[in-house]
Amino acid sequence: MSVATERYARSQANFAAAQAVIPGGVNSPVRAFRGVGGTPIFFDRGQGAYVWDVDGNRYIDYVLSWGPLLLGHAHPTVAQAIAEQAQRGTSFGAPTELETELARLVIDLVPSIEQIRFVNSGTEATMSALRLARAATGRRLIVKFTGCYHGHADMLLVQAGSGVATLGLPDSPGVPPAVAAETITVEYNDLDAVANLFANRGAEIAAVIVEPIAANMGFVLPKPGFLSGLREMTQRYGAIFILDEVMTGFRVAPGGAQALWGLDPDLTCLGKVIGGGLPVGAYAGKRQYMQLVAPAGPMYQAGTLSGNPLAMIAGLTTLRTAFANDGAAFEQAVTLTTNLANGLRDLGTRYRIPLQVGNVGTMFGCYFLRHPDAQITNYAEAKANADTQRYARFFWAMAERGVYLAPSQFEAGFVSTAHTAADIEQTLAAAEEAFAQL
Ligand SMILES: N[C@H](C=O)CCC(=O)O
Repeated sequence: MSVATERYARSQANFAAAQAVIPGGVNSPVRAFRGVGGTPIFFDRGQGAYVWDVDGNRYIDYVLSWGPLLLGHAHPTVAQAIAEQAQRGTSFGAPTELETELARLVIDLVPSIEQIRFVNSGTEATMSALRLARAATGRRLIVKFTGCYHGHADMLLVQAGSGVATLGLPDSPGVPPAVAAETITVEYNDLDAVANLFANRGAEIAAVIVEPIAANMGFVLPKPGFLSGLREMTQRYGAIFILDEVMTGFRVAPGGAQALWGLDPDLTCLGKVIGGGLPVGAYAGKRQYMQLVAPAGPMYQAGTLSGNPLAMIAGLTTLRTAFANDGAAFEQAVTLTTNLANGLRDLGTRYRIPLQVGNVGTMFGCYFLRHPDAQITNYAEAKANADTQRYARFFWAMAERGVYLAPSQFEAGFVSTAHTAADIEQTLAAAEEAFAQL
């Protein structure tokens, strides 16, 4: 990959220094830029829709810290709320009113949620939701979908997407085979395979966990009837249906994918946007299950910093701001996302570059395909049909033109309420130049 090294000189020096003291120089593998064959860009600051790297280059940001920054970087109201709370204390290890306020707001927004427990990350959320599903059913098996990523807990690091897909890893050493054996994987969108599984082992299955949009293998939409079919089947066999809305929550609609598509999961996992840019996660759902969580019930789960006031105020302020005035700011971001996706589709057609562009709400994804007639509806097809080398060239061509996209084709993109029509125009102009080069 030919990357203009002078432009990233300071990033590269930073990376060399980081590698000496941090494994691979990064604190999460997707930050290593392995999916685009270069070395990471180190960032210095962000404001609104823009980020600046340590070399002083400015970018329109479509990563937004992998989704949380629905209002963009350093939104003044969020920044002020965090600063004021920091003055009052950053953590008490005891309840605060803010937790109840955020819980109420989430319950108002997301249709299936009756109670919620805050944790510190999406990984904690999915891990706890699965423990709860096993506690509620007395069963052990978990069904997940190949290429979906639900964080890095042992039982979920099986055929996972995101960084695992980007690095091309099969699974992870360190996950005990006995633990992995209790997670059964099925291709995304393959309802027949799930039906077979339930027919054979239905009495052993504690839960089905799924991303409503498979946004950790790029951007794969559920086929019509796939998610409602999972709901129906889990109900029939007495298993728990867990919707992992860490990515889609408050991004595809104020009430998440479940509100958009009329789904009624037993449990929902949340993260990213509800922390407004600070570390947070949550698992939530029907009262009958949530009442099993200690101390209301016997299923133990805890956390020193869970529900900490900084994350709570950042999340509250973010959600209140995004959905004020009947969600006008959110709707504007949805319109811009649609315009961006349509613009990319048009360019693909004009320059005869086979693309599969998807968008829902403020999320989008863009696969470069190996063949004009290829399509991607699951992980096997993503691995076979996504032209990762061409995406890498596109990524760096866009970065040189001041547009920061996900440094892997197996990740989704995000738009914030801070993006403007001019940003989208500038992005499409950069994409046109990049396409002409490709
Ligand atoms: N796709 C991942 C999370 O949703 C990317 C973030 C990470 O692993 O650091």
